[in-house]
Amino acid sequence: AELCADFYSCTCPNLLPIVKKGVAKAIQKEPRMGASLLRLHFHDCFVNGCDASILLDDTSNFIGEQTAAANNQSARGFNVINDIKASVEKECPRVVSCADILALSARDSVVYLGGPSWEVGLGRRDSTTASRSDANNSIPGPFLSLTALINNFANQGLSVTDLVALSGAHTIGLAECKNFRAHIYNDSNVDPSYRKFLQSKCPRSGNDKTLEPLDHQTPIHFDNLYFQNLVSKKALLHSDQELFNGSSTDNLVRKYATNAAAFFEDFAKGMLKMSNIKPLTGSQGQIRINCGKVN
Ligand code: HEM
Ligand SMILES: [Ca+2]
Ligand SMILES: [Ca+2]
Repeated sequence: AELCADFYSCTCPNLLPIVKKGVAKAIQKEPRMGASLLRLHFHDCFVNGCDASILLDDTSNFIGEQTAAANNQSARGFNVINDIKASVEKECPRVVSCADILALSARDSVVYLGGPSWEVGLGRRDSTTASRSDANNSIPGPFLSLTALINNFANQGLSVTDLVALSGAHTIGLAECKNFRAHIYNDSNVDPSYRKFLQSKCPRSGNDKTLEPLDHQTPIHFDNLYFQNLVSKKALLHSDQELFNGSSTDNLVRKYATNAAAFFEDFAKGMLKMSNIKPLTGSQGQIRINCGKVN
């Protein structure tokens, strides 16, 4: 079945303003939260589709996705989604899925931080399971080559254009030293002064959890400066600089670096595709009452 933008127009007419308000409040409290919510949706959709699987907390007899390599002590924003869900439950009990709330929150975060908007199709339902091994296998890591990144996105039905445009999400948010250390010590394609600065923050050993902005220019503004960074060899992650390293994707990076409107258009299209990956619909799955656990 297809998702539909007015899916809740009768059953929860105030859904969109409730989510928008909850997202705005969370970002006002902590500007990084917009980035964290966007990434949470990505890490949900890449693991068995956008079914809120990532939101299921571990219990004594269940291990979910939150402790998978890419998520462990890194994925964040769970409390924000749980709080928004609680507000939604108050007004429209048991009708709105956590997967839909997460998709809307990602969109509202991007808009709040100055990025493009898109219409989010609704009607996703929530999984009753989660898979740590699927998360470990499906979420791309920062040490991948361009070819591996292209293949990873192709496995989700996403194109090379989607890969480059969606990587522009790294115009906001932060990454830990352990995720960019190899890039700043081993790769040759790093601007010398940027390398020197990063090495002062992230030594060869230790400080694994020290955070640096993915976009060193405007880390809390959704713009196209991430692509300008790639052109000037100032990407934080190896995987980011792979998109501009003398290969087929260089021209698209250059285009986005000079044409913010083109980036916004392709980012919105890519998000729409990503948020439509394998949704549960109809009577599949359930509408979780609490996003952290199955009913
Ligand atoms: C192309 C492959 C991608 C790789 C290899 C990758 C890898 C990473 C890594 C390693 C981090 C830092 C995590 C940490 O140190 O805690 C990160 C952060 C982030 N990623 Fe990606 N990512 C990719 C694509 C995407 C996509 C498609 C999106 C969303 C559409 C996205 C959104 C974000 C955001 C917003 C952050 C910052 C989160 C925060 O500050 O809480 N990434 N990514
Ligand atoms: Ca999922
Ligand atoms: Ca930025």
